[in-house]
Amino acid sequence: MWSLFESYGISTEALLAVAGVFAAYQVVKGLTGPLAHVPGPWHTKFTRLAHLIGVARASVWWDVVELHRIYGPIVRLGPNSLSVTDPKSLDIVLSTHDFRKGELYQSFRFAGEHNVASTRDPELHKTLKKMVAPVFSTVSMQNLEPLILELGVQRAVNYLEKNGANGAPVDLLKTMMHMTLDVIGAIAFGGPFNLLDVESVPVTEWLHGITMLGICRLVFDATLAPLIFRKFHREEREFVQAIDMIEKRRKMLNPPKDILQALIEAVDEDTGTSLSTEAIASHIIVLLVAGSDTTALTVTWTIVLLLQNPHCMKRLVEEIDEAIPSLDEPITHAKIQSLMYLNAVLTETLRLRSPAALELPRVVPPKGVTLNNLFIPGGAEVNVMITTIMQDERNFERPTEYDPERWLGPSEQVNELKRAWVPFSAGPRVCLGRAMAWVEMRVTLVTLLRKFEFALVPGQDLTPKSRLGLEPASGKAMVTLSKRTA
Ligand code: HEM
Repeated sequence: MWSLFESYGISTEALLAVAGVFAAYQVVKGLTGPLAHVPGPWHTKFTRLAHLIGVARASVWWDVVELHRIYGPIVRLGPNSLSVTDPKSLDIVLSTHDFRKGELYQSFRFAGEHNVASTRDPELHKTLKKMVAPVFSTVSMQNLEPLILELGVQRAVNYLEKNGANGAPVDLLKTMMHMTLDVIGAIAFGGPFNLLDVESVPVTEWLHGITMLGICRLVFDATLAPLIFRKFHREEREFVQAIDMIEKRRKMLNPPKDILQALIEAVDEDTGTSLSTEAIASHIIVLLVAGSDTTALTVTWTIVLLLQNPHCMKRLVEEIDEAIPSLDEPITHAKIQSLMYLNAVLTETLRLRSPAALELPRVVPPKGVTLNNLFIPGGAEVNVMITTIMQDERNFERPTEYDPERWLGPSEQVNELKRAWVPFSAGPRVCLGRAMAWVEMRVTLVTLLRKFEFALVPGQDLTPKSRLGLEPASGKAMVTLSKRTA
C-alpha cells in the first residue's frame, strides 16, 4: 500500500501528515458540532455508528431507553441526531408541519411516486391527505367491518380450528399476519390474497423485500442499498409490476366500495385532479405495509401478554362473556367497542409492545428550537422513538410491567399518561388507519377469546426485538388452543 503511494512520489511522512490533519479536523468537528452540548455518550459527538448497530441488532429501542435512563429526557444519538422522551418536547415536534419528516422517508416512495406517508412536503401531504383520509372515515369503516369479519376473523378462526386441532401447536403471529394481509389485500389490492388458505403467495416475499430494503436504506444509504441488496430491490420491483388491477378496476361497471375504489375516485377539490395510476400503486403498497403487521403484532402480543399475566386474562374473558353471553351470538364492533377492560388491555399492549419500533425522524426548522431548556439548531434531526418514549420511567411508573389497570384510574391521571402514549404518533402526521386498526383489533381479539382457550408453547424466546415493529425474538408466537364450549 505504502509503496503504491511512494511510486507516485508521495512520501510516508506526507501521508501521515494528511491523516493527522484529517483526524484532528474530525475531532474538532465533533467537539464543536451542533449538538455537542446535548447530553449523550462521548462517541455520539463523532459518529452515529452505535445507533445503527443497535438498529441492525434489533435492540435499538431498548438501547435508547437505557441512554435516556442515564442522560435524561433528551439524548444525543449522533453528531446531528437526538432523541426526546418528554411529552412537552414531543408536542412541539409532532404537533405542526414545522418539523418536516426526515430524509429516510424517501425510501417509502414507491412506483416513482410519493404517497401520503412518504412525502416530506407539507403542501403535498395536505393535498394527498384530503384525498386519502375519507377512505378511513367512520362511514367507510362501517362498510369495511363485514369484510374484516368475513374475510379476516372468521377465516382465521377456521384456520386455527383446523390447524390447532388435538393440541397441535400453531404460530399465532403468522396466522394474524396472514389474516390482516388478507383483509387489507381484499380492500386495497382488489381481492384477498387467500394467505390463510394457501399460506404462501408472492406478496409475502414482496412485502418482505420492501420492508428489508427500508431497513437497509436506513442502516446503509438510501441510494446504495438497492444496488447492494439486489434481491430485495427485485422483490420491490416485482410488487410494483404486479399492481395491474388498477386499470382493470377503472373499467368495472359496478365496482365494490373498498379502499382501492376510493383511491381511484379520490379528487383534489382545489384542482379537480385525480391520483395517477402510479400514485395509487404507491398508496396500495404503503397501506399493505402499514396496515397489516402493525395490527397483527398488536393482537398477537395482547394474547401473549394476557397468557403471561393470567389475572388480566381472567378479567378480560369475564368482561367478554358478559357482553357476548352465547357462543353463537354474532360479534360486531358496536357491541364491544366500549368495553372498558378490553380497551385498557389493547392500550397497554400498544404502550409496551409498539408495532412501530423504528425511529420517526423529524428535521428541526431553520430557526432552531428550544427543547428541554437546550437550544437545538435548525437542520438537526429529532428521532422520535415511540417505543422508547412509552418505556421511559419518567412517563410511566413500572414501565416494563403489563398493567392494563393503569388506564382505568381517575380521568386526570389517565389524561396525563396519554400525553406520552403515542403508538399512532400524533399531530398532522398521525396514523390515518387507526380507526380501522381499532375495529380489526377489537373484533379479532374478542372473537378469538370467546371461541378458544389458549396456552403458550413452553421454551420459546418471546423477548421483544425491534424490527419494523417489536417482534418476538424467535419470529413466532407458538400457542396451543382448545375450543370453548360455553
Ligand atoms: C395497531 C396498528 C397501527 C399502528 C400502531 C400504527 C402506527 C402508525 C404510526 C406510528 C404512524 C406514523 C409514522 C411516521 O410518522 O412515520 C402511522 C402512519 C400511518 N399509518 Fe398507521 N398504524 C397502525 C395501523 C394502520 C392501518 C391499519 C393503516 C391502513 C390500512 C395505517 C395507515 C397509516 C398511514 C397511511 C400512515 C401515514 C400518515 C401520514 O403521514 O399522514 N396504519 N401509523
